[in-house]
Amino acid sequence: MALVEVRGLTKSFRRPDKGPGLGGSLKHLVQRKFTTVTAVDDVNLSIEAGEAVAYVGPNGAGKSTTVKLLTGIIHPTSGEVVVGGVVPHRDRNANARQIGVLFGQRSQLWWDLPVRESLTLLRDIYDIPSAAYKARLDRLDEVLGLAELLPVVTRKLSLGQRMRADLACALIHSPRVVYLDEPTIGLDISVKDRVREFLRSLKDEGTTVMLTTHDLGDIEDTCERIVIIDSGRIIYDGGLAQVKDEYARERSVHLQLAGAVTRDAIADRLPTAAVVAGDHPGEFTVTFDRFTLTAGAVLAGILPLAEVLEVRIDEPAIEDVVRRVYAGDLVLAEAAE
Ligand SMILES: Nc1ncnc2c1ncn2[C@@H]1O[C@H](COP(=O)(O)OP(=O)(O)OP(=O)(O)O)[C@@H](O)[C@H]1O
Repeated sequence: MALVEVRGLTKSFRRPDKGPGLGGSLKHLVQRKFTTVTAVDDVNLSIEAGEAVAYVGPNGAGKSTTVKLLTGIIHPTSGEVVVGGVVPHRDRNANARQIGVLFGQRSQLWWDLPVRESLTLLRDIYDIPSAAYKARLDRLDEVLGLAELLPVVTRKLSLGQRMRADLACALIHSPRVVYLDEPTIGLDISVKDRVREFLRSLKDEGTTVMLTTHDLGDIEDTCERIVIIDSGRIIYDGGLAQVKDEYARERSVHLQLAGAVTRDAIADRLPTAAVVAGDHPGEFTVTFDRFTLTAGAVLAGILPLAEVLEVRIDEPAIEDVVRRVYAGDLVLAEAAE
């Protein structure tokens, strides 16, 4: 059995069906009507120990509800969840010892206490032996720069510092599985990079990671697998590299050319590509669909016009694929069974 095993998982919520305004609320008091929302609909998912899985989908797709079911915070309407042999909603304590959770929009730090105190409380809650606790703090300091945050009261932390401290809280007990829901939300580029680097180190240490994010840059270097959920149903479950290889159509070639060549001259030779001039003379970016053109053909088209001094080809981005899936322009072939 996989470390995380989910079978036929369904969660429905009953939502009050109120009309608009105060009138609607009053009417609801007399004539109670409800709508059932199926947030998670017959989901099957197996995550092996050591895997890093991106769990993505548009707003309201059912991601957070899935994570809440996996952590045992809520009970399923039907179906099964087993994490490391534990049914999370039946034994939340046993489950809490083996999992780490971060909800990026909320904090598990005690607001009026220094970060160190929050961590000490967690040490006591999880009953972590002193030596193991110290070793873990040292490791978290190495990857998150934790030491400078320890004496600071939570409410005085910046958002980026708070996220680093929250990640430490989620991982202080060395959990086997971590669920990270939007770990880089609201962070500036430099802190985001630091958190992403940390996610890579988690993966390298063999921690099983389920990462939920709208910022697909988070998953590029961390996750080897992508699961896409839409309207509560899994619509794709497969390798990230494979998806990019098969479906990421857009490629960009950045060029530095010698001599006075114009954008229009290049565009004339490459009618199916988009050509954009850069800020400096001779700089151009050519973007094309790799199913109609190749980087070689782009260069061959340009060489008669000018000498090519520098070439850089952008890696295909998962954003390109997922954006088209969300927009309904693309159906991925290898849907989950
Ligand atoms: N406690 C609840 N009561 C009623 N409806 C709920 C509840 N929790 C979630 N839902 C509904 O279930 C659906 C899935 O919500 P969920 O929060 O899991 O989506 P999500 O993919 O995490 O979205 P986002 O990316 O916006 O965070 C939505 O339609 C939401 O309104």
